[in-house]
Amino acid sequence: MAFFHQICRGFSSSAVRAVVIKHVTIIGGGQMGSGIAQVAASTGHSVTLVDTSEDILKKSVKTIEGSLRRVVKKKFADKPEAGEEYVQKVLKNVSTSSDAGSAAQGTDLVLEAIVENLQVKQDLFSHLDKLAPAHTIFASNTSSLSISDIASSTSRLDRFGGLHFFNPVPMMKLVEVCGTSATSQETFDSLMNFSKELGKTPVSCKDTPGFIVNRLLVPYILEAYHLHERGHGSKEDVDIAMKLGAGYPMGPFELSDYIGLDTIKFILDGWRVMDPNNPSFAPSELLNKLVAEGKLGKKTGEGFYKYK
Ligand SMILES: CC(=O)CC(=O)SCCNC(=O)CCNC(=O)[C@H](O)C(C)(C)COP(=O)(O)OP(=O)(O)OC[C@H]1O[C@@H](n2cnc3c(N)ncnc32)[C@H](O)[C@@H]1OP(=O)(O)O
Ligand SMILES: NC(=O)C1=CN([C@@H]2O[C@H](COP(=O)(O)OP(=O)(O)OC[C@H]3O[C@@H](n4cnc5c(N)ncnc54)[C@H](O)[C@@H]3O)[C@@H](O)[C@H]2O)C=CC1
Repeated sequence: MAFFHQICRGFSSSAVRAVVIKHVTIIGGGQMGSGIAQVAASTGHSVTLVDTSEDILKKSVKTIEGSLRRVVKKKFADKPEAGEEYVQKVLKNVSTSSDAGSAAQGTDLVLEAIVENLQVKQDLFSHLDKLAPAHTIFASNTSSLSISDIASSTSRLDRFGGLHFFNPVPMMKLVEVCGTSATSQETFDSLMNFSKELGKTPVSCKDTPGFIVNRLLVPYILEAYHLHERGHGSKEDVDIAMKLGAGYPMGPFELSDYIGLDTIKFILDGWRVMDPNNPSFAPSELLNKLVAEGKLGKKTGEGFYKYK
């Protein structure tokens, strides 16, 4: 198996030795970045969480604290004091910064979870590539973009991979680990080991749109929008049907609000440019309207449903 990866990925002369990831810099303190920071800090990693402003970062830390309290309510049900101690201990592992460049300077892994836009991700990594130490691995949590395209903005193609988590990160056990044709075996192994250290189950993916889960999940979600737009089922009935008839924990409209409608639109718009005639990526007027109105789902208080 190891030999197979070596053939597939090749080795560049700048290949590094497998990195033991102790310090992680996470760029983007939204839903995903704060969840990943929480899990990394809970498993003993030292984390720097970066976003564009101190106000956003304060909100991110509040989210982490709230989520940790949900975890300890169950984990320490009979020992609330030990639970509180645990929350404070984990929070001590998280520091914040609004300066990505300085945060990248003493870190083993830079993982981005910012907006799903290729140019913005490339600009970020191109900037950090000049500042991060040589051994630092770069990874993207992208839902739909090509890891090779993002990595092309840097000079560390062998130390670049995909590390795709699922929402809500503290609950979802899967991580998709993606190596490109240029990712070194050492980098791939480091990302697999890191995922396991976080208590997740990693699977290996090719650098193809949506990796495994989203390539299957997003067309299913879009099919639900089209079914509803044709007048063949209310949102509520579609959601109930898929929960009770197919055993899904959330129906497609609830799940869309949970993921974020802007993220789903970014994914579909990007894939349509790549493959314009594929009916699996056909536009949804309803989705476009909600996004244009700023109704992005749970995070804005309204999407397909209202949360206020
Ligand atoms: C877009 C992409 O690129 C990829 C993606 O992420 S696709 C999306 C993948 N995610 C999914 O498919 C999620 C599907 N939904 C689910 O699995 C479940 O509904 C769920 C895990 C989110 C919630 O579980 P649930 O039993 O339905 O509801 P809920 O009662 O809210 O939660 C149960 C418990 O889970 C835990 N929990 C849920 N969310 C949590 C969070 N964010 N942090 C900590 N604990 C949490 C808590 O212990 C919670 O109990 P309390 O409410 O008492 O605190
Ligand atoms: N929402 C989901 O269910 C999932 C999303 N993803 C991917 O993770 C990434 C983030 O998604 P979410 O957390 O949902 O988005 P979000 O909108 O909740 O958070 C994004 C955060 O990034 C910050 N940001 C934007 N540009 C930045 C920059 N240049 N530097 C620093 N911070 C910046 C924003 O201020 C915001 O706080 C996207 O690529 C998305 O496709 C992956 C798995 C699941």
